[in-house]
Amino acid sequence: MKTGIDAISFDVAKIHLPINTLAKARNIEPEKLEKGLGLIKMTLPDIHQDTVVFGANALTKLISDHNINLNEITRIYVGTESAIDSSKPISSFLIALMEQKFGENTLSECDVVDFTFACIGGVDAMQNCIDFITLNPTKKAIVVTTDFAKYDLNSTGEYTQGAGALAMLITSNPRIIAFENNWATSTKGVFDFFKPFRTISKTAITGNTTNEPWFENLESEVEIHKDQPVFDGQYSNQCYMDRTRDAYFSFKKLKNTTETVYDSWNSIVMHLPYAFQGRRMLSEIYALDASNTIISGDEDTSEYQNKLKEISKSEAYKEFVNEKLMPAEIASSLIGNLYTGSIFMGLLSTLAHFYDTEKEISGSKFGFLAYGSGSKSKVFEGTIQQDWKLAIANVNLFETIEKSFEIDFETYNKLHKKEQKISVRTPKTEWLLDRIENEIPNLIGARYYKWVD
Ligand SMILES: CC(=O)CC(=O)SCCNC(=O)CCNC(=O)[C@H](O)C(C)(C)COP(=O)(O)OP(=O)(O)OC[C@H]1O[C@@H](n2cnc3c(N)ncnc32)[C@H](O)[C@@H]1OP(=O)(O)O
Repeated sequence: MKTGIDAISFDVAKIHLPINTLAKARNIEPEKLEKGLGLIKMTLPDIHQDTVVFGANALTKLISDHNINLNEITRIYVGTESAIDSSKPISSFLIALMEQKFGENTLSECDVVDFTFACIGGVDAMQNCIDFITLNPTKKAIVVTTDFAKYDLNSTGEYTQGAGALAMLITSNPRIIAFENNWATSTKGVFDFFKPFRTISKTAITGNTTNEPWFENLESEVEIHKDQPVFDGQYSNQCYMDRTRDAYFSFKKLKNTTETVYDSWNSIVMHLPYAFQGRRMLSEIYALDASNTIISGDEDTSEYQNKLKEISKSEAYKEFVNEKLMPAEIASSLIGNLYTGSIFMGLLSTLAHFYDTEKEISGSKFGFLAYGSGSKSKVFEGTIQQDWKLAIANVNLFETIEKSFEIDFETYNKLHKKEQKISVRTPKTEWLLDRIENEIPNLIGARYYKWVD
C-alpha cells in the first residue's frame, strides 16, 4: 500500500516588491540578486494578512477544490515558524475558521497541532501524517505549512523575504506522489538562525492604549516576540550544506546502496530560502557521490572550497542543475522564502512546470533534501503517481503568481514598519484578519478573522 500527497493547494501573498526596486534602493548590484541568487520578486503580506490567513486560504481552497468531506479528516498538522501565539497553535485557529465556513462540528473529532523546527517543521508534520496513514490506510490527514519570512531592513536576509501557505491532503493510494519509507536525518544544535524572545522597557511603548487600566499592571520590562530572526547568513549556509550532505549519505546507508543516488532522481526538490540556494549548496554532494570521485580532502581548507566553486561553474554541473533543480526554482524566484512551505512550493513548481511543458513524469522518482535552521536535514524520496496531472489540473500556480500586484518602495517600507493603515489590495473571496483585541505596540492580543466573498 502506498502513502503520500493526493492533492495540493496554495495561497501566497498577493503583493510584491520587484527585487530590482530593492536592489536600487539599497545600492546593491541587481545582477548579484538576479543572476547570483536567482531572485525576481519578493511577496509581502498586506495589512489584513497573517499566517492564519494564508493557512486558512490554502486549506479552504484544498477543501473546496477537491470536495473534501471534513468528517473524513482525522488530522490537520501545521508546520510553521511564524506562530502568532506561544500557546494556541495556528491549527486551532484553522479548525475554528473551517467550521465557520464548512459547518459547525465538522472537525470536532479532528486532531490538530503545530510542528516547529524552523523551515523543516512542515516536513516533520508530513512525515508524522504519512506514518499515521500508513498505519490507518482508510483515514485522511491534511498538512498545512504557513509562514511569513520577514527580515530586518538593510539586512542580508531582506532580499529573501516572502509569505504564504500550502495545504496537502495525505492519503493512501495518493494521486500525486507516494513516499518510500526511508527518511534519513542529520541533526546538530546550532545558532545559525533563530527567533529569541526579547525584552523591551515598558516606557518604550507608546500610543493610546497606555491609558488603559491593564497597561498599568505590565512589568517594567516586557517580553516580546519579534518576527525577524537573529541569523548569520554565511554560517547558516555552511550548516545547510553540512546537514544536507550528512543526511544524504545517511540516506544511502538506509538504502544500503553504493550507487549515485541522485542519478535515480528525475528531479531534486530542496528547501529554497531563495531560488539558487539548492544549486549553490548541492555541488558538494554532486561531487562526493559521483561515480568517479572528483573531490576529496579536508572540507575546511581553501583548496577544497575552491575545488567546489570550480565544480559548481562546470558545464556538467550547470546541465545537472538545469535538468534536476531548475523546475523547483521557478516559483521561488517569483515568491521568495516560504520557510516551511518552500520545499513543498518547490514540488508544486516542478509539477506545474512539467504540466505546462507536457512532460510525462509518472513513475519517475523525486529526491527531497529538507533543511531547518537550528539545525536539521531530512532526505527522502517519492514516486510520481499516474494521476498527478489530474490532481494538479486546477492549481494554476504560475498564472496566479503572475497576477501579483506590484508595490513601490515607499509602500514596502510602510508595510514593513507596520505604518500602512489601509490594505494595499482590496480582499476578495478570501479570509482576512478582521481585528486584534487589546493590541498595543509590540504586543499582540486575540485575533479575529472573517471570510469575504
Ligand atoms: C532561513 C532559512 O530558510 C533556512 C536556511 O535555509 S539557512 C541557509 C540560508 N540562509 C538564509 O537564507 C539567511 C538569510 N539570507 C542571507 O543572509 C543571505 O541572503 C545569504 C547568506 C543567503 C546570501 O548572502 P549574500 O552575502 O547576499 O550573497 P553571497 O553568499 O555572497 O552570494 C552572492 C552570489 O551572487 C554572485 N554574484 C555577485 N555579484 C554578481 C553579479 N554581478 N552577477 C552575477 N552573480 C553575482 C556571487 O558570485 C555569489 O554566487 P556564488 O557563490 O554561487 O558564486
